[in-house]
Amino acid sequence: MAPEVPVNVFSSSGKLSTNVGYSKRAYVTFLAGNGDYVKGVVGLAKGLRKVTSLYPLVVAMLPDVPEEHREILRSQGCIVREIEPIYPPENQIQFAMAYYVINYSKLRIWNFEEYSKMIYLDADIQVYDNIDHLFDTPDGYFYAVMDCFCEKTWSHSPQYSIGYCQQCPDKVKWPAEMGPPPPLYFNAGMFVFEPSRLTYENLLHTLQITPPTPFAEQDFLNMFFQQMYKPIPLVYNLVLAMLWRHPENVELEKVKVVHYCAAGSKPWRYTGKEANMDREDIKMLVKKWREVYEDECLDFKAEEAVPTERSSIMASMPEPPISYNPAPSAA
Ligand SMILES: O=c1ccn([C@@H]2O[C@H](COP(=O)(O)OP(=O)(O)O)[C@@H](O)[C@H]2O)c(=O)[nH]1
Ligand SMILES: OC[C@H]1O[C@H](O[C@@H]2[C@@H](O)[C@H](O)[C@@H](O)[C@H](O)[C@@H]2O)[C@H](O)[C@@H](O)[C@H]1O
Repeated sequence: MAPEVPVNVFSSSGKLSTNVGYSKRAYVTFLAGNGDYVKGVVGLAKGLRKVTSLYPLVVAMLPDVPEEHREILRSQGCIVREIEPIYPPENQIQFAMAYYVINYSKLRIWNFEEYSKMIYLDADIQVYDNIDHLFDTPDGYFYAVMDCFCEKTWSHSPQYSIGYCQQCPDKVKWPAEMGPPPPLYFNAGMFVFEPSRLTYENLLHTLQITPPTPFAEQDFLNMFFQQMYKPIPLVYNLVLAMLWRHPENVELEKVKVVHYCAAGSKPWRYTGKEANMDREDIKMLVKKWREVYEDECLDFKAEEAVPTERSSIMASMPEPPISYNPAPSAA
């Protein structure tokens, strides 16, 4: 099993620790463009409702989200908050994969200081069990699930080149001659954080003096919160690739949150023909998504969706120097 630091949200008495004093809490996601990521946000809203979460879902959205989509989300009880895009240093943007540059805008959520604690979830995530208890994690840390380095999207990294992955650090050990192993690295599709104006300003200032890197805001957040990062169990953000890269670390029946982030895996466009994707456990996870999504006969019908269009709001950005397949391959 991967090294897991259990989240101790229970007091010594074994009772769920209660958060003393008032604290405004909410889930938050990020939406850009007029493609069908909005269907993912609808699925997220319905999923949180289905697991009877106590907290609302805030949608931080770029100006290019059409009013029709905003109305759909309001009708799903979402709190719609328009944000401005964040452009990393113009002269260095080429070092980030163009596919991910849009995600720097996620950093605006640190400015939602009317909330004391928030749980960020990508729109391609689905919640199948109540995870409200994560709001009771001790303040002062950044909680997220460890990522995996084995997908082709990591081919730019030394980890990938030597076959090292933090999910199985003993399988291919980090060679001493390469110095200390990389610090634990989280997937930025789901995390527990505390909005704060000071942190927000620090993030934006640091971003302006930090050269962009392939995984854009995910790399940046890992660098920024390295000292505060606390890994939480994989059940809180099952990145699909874990099913074929580290099945020994996955206890599917215990998974609470699924992250459909592999090429073609977005359930609202899942065709079942993806290489490596046509597995019974993937089919079951997509069926679970559709049960949540369509149980209230929404106007959207998953099978009518067209492949997700990415927001073009950063279209002016130059392509990265490395030839990069914009749809991360699961191969
Ligand atoms: O055109 C876009 C691109 C990204 N996103 C949002 O940014 C998140 C992260 O992007 P993506 O899903 O591509 O990253 P992945 O999780 O697949 O690596 C998505 O889940 C959406 O919430 C969006 O709304 N529109
Ligand atoms: O902008 C960088 C993105 O980085 C992460 O996605 C990646 C990461 O999980 C890799 O490990 C996978 O190989 C890859 O497929 C996947 O897209 C976050 O989920 C997403 O929200 C966003 O921050």
